Amino acid sequence: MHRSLFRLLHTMPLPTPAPIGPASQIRPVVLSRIGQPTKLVSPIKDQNITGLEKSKQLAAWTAVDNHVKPEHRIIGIGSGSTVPYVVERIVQLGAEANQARVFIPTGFQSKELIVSSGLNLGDVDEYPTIDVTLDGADEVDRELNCIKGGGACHLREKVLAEAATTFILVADHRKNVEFLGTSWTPGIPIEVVPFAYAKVLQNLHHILGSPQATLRMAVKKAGPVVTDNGNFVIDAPFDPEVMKKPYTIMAQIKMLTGVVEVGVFCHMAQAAYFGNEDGSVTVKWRDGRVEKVDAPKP
Ligand SMILES: O=C(CO)[C@H](O)[C@H](O)COP(=O)(O)O
Repeated sequence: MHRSLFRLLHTMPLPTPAPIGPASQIRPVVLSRIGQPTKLVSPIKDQNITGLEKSKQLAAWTAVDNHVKPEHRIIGIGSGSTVPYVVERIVQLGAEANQARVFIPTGFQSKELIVSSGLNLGDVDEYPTIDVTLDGADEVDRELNCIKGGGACHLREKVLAEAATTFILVADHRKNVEFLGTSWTPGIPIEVVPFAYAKVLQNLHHILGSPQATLRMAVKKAGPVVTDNGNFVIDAPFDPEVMKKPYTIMAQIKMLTGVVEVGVFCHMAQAAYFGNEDGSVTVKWRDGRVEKVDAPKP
């Protein structure tokens, strides 16, 4: 190195390091906000939505109206394109109703949603018991088993579903099916540890009978989709007869070494809400009841 440059570098004052304080100072954003009313902002800007977006909104609003109770303090927020309507309805409850609540995200997208709406952010490692989690789904069958992971968030989504006293699904009418694999054709999303993906694929092809299983590739990035947890995702389609026993195939996939989580959720949801084209909402309950209810009031 040139001698004058060397001298210059060594005589420059060093920047003062940021003070490292106790935990309460390290996470001020979350802790200082709780209990103080802040200005809430709706994540939905367009007030004139139609078609599928309207169906998603109907489902989300009805689910919030029925399942987010005044006494609920810890609320799980799922991922996908339906969940912003969940947050929209929660924001409509007002700053006072939400000031003492903490919202737990299932990934990067929902974390951004919570923070940008002005809601209090927490994490499931701080709050392993959640009052209610509301999440989207790629398909829901007649027993409320569902496929999730279209957005590659199903590991965290399953943790939040399991942590929740009440787990509620929200979706548009396309997701309401008799058996899984009917309209969702890419297959079961499987999160895998990157170095094990080729072995898991081989086992899916040759042992579990999914010859079309493939590594999910990114759209605006060269190479595979990388999850919020740094893992890869495989999509594995199975024959309709196999999909009629979702718990069995879920357990078999989970047993493959290298698999982190499987996007089949069995017997976890209490209810699933589907927005219909006619403006009504179909509700499927865990006990097998199916009802059609009117659209929620604006
Ligand atoms: O499981 C998910 C992400 O991993 C989503 O909840 C699922 O893909 C549904 O998304 P959308 O509401 O956009 O249909």
